[in-house]
Formats: sequence, C-alpha cells, structure tokens
Amino acid sequence: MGVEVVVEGLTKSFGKQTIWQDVTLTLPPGEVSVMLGPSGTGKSVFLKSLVGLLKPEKGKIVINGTDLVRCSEHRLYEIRKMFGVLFQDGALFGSMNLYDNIAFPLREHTRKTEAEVRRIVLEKMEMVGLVGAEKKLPGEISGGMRKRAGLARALVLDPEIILCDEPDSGLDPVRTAYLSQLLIDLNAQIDATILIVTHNINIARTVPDNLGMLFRRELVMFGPREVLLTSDEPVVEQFLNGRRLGPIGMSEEKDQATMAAEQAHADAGHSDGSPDEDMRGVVPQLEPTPGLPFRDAVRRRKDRVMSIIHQLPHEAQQGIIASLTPDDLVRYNVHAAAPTPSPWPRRGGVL
Ligand SMILES: Nc1ncnc2c1ncn2[C@@H]1O[C@H](COP(=O)(O)OP(=O)(O)OP(=O)(O)O)[C@@H](O)[C@H]1O
Repeated sequence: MGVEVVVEGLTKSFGKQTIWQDVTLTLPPGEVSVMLGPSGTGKSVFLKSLVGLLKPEKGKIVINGTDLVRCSEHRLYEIRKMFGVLFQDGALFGSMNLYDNIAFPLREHTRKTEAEVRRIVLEKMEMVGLVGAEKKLPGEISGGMRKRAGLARALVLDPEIILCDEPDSGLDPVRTAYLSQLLIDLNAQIDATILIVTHNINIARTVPDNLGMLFRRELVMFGPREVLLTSDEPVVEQFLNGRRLGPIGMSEEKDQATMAAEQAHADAGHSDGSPDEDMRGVVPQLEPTPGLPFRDAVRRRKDRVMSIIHQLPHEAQQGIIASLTPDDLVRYNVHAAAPTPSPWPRRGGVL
C-alpha cells in the first residue's frame, strides 16, 4: 500500500516572492488526491517540493517518520526512490526509444539483469497500453502516448507515491478521459498514494478521493472530494464552474471594484460567456475498468470519511451518504439521510 504524506505549515518562496505559505494537509495512504489552482499558483512548485527537488523555507513534509525538508541528502535519496513522477511533458530522452527510456531508472538505480529489466519494462508498458511501441522514439508518437510512456517510466521502481504534474496538458478531452481511467486503474492495481496537480475540471470532478485548491498563496481547502464539489466558497465555485465571475481574474486575482462591476453586469442579465449549467455537486467517481481489482482505497476512505462526517458541511455530508450502498448504511449505522450541524470553517478548511 502507498504511504501517507503529511505536510505541515509548508512555505515556499523564491527571493521575495512567496509562492504559498502555511500549507497543511495529509495525503491519505493509497488514495488519489487532486490539487487544483489557477495557473501560476504554485502547483508544480508544490509537487517539486514534495519530491525534494525544491526546498521549502518553513514547515515539514513527513513520510515514514522522516521530514524531507530537514533530512540528510542520503536519506532524501532513499525516500525519493519511493516516488514515481510524471512530469508535464513526460520528460523523455528524445534520442532513446521508449523501451530504453522506460528501462532507464532500472539500469541507473538497480543491479537487475537485462532479462529482469525486460520483464519489468514490458509489464509496465502493458499496464499503460503501449505494447508494440517499444522501438518508437518520443518524437514519433502522440502527446498522449508520451504521457503514458512517462507514466510507465514512473512505475518501474514500484513507487509508493505517484505525483502527476498536469497529466492532461496538451491532450484532447478524449485522451484526457483515457488517462484519467488509466490513473484509477493503476491505483486499483498497485494501491499507491497518488497526487495529481491540474486545472482540469473533469479530472477534479471524477478522479480523486480528495480535492484541494491553492489560491492567493494559500491552500484554500483540502478534504474529501464531496467537500469541494459542493462548496459555496466563491473561489472554489468559480473554478469548478470555469466562470469569469468571481475572485479569480486574468492575472490570478481581482480587486473588489472589478468584482462588483462584473456582478452588476451579470445581475443585469448579461452573459459572461461561461456555461449556464451549475457544475456544483457530487458526480459519480470513476471506477476501475471491469476485470481489474476493486480499489482498496475506496473502502479505507469510506471508513475514514464516515469517522469525520459530522465535521463536514451539510451538502458534503449528503453527497457522502448518497454514495453509500445499502450494506454501507447498515455498517455505518446511518438512518435515513439526516446530516447533522457541522462546524466546518468557510475558509482554510483542511481535513
Ligand atoms: N525555480 C524557480 N525560480 C523562481 N521562480 C519560480 C521557479 N519555479 C517556479 N517559479 C515561480 O513560481 C510560481 C508558480 O509556478 P508553478 O509553475 O508552480 O505554477 P502552476 O500553478 O503549476 O502553474 P501552471 O498551472 O500554469 O503550470 C510562478 O510565478 C513561477 O514563475
């Protein structure tokens, strides 16, 4: 099973520019989490900090009892082996074919024989649907295939934590849907802890167990998917609906006067070009492809979320209860959906 990643009070700056501050969250072991945020809010910087490629100024990142921010280079090297990272462009070597690209970490970091390398590379290529493309060069294949090759390479050292930086970037909506399915299928097969950073609304709505959002140098929220999907926090609602109306502006944030003027314009019946449909609400989560194992994370998450359900906002409680099976209702002793009052904070809520 994947490991828990505990982030406490993390702050990252470049010179005088603070990217985000005081970020606190826990990636539950083996669950899939998505971090959303408008462009430039530091999602990639967060991901690189988790894997130790960037050093935050304050706070902790604790994995298996080790704080990555303060540990020795040797320990960091050991912990890094637990990670598989899918970078935005796949980060493949252009002059190597896919087989050699995927074999690279095995040849660099292990003493496996070429026969073992071959078995592992072909197994991972099959997992991501790339059988037969071994001899292709990265420049000869589509963006979607490059992503899958990058994912296969991230898998060869059997990672316990997989980080994906914008897996949808450069992909059409259909290929993005295939990649989302692939990530859920992988989670079912290897039970790794997965963090995806993205601004793709469809991925956010259908893939993760947990959702978070970075905005204005802060973690606005992080918690079970139902919390963000039903949230009326303006920045979350605006983002998940892909609307112009709201606090997020062209260059990240808007001033109050602009927001008021836009609201008045909308109230007067003028469209801002955004879809009318309200995307708020809990939609069914993607399930593994038939024939693959059930995701253990789903059962663990149910236990976890049901133990904190009374701390969550009403709409999230209702979304969670609506997703329970008749057996779950008995197991968790839930009588007719009756959410209880909740102390969920409107901002900065993290569970
Ligand atoms: N090595 C670096 N040195 C200085 N500034 C950096 C460095 N890496 C990132 N930044 C700055 O950090 C900020 C956040 O960048 P980041 O790429 O993490 O955003 P993002 O949320 O991933 O954006 P996008 O969704 O567009 O990829 C940007 O202003 C960027 O210029």
